[in-house]
Amino acid sequence: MASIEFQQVSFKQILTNISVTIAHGSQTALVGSTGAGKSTLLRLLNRLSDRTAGKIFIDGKEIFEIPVPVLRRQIMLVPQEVSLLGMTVAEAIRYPLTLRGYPAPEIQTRFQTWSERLNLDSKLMGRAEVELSLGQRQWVGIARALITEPEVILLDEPTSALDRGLAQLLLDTLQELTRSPQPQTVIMVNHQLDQVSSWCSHVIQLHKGQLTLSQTADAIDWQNLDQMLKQAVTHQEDDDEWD
Ligand SMILES: Nc1ncnc2c1ncn2[C@@H]1O[C@H](COP(=O)(O)OP(=O)(O)OP(=O)(O)O)[C@@H](O)[C@H]1O
Repeated sequence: MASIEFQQVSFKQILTNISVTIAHGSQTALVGSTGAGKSTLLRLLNRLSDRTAGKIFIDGKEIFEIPVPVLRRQIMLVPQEVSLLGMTVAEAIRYPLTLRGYPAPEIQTRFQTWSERLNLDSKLMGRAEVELSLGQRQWVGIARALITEPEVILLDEPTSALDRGLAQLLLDTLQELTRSPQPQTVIMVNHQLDQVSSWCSHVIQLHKGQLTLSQTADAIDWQNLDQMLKQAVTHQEDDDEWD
């Protein structure tokens, strides 16, 4: 279980004065137009980038006080572009557990559990990265994160290359994780409001590096949010400074 709090966080010129709290076990959709700073916000949480001002707390503990390897076990990020680091699919999925020194039988048990849960095709297991479609690679990245059963899962546009069936399986699986006896906290960047509206419990919107919305899902006017996001794209196209 982990709650997250950003207190007046800035990063270079990219994020400005972000203050927001994310409850443990919540499903947060992070929305905003291209270049708004969504990926950067996720990267600050597992310290792929370090904030330049403010504080970030996980369960009340400032993240700079947590050793980076410990933090990255607690918080797993599935990036937009997944790399298998030269491994086969099976090796890549097992890798985070191997790295942490899990005993072989436990690795095998978790591997089987998650392969079944995510409907991973056994024919893919021996393949290298170049032999996978974009969506297959994305799915392997998701499996590699979920197998570690982290307290916080960050997903950066995880459904962008997935077909409808897999996208729904992912949303359902994430929902199960947040409703389990030890709920995991999920933050997902997703541009498809039709997917997130029925899934999330909380919505955060960024626009040009600023927090423009933080609300529970049941208080969201989805049509209005859709309009706001479309307008943000139009204004951005008109904005010379942004180019
Ligand atoms: N480490 C960095 N140093 C300088 N600029 C950066 C850095 N990381 C990202 N940027 C810039 O910050 C801005 C926000 O990028 P970010 O990837 O966070 O946006 P995003 O909302 O995730 O966009 P998208 O929806 O296109 O993925 C962009 O203009 C990007 O070029």
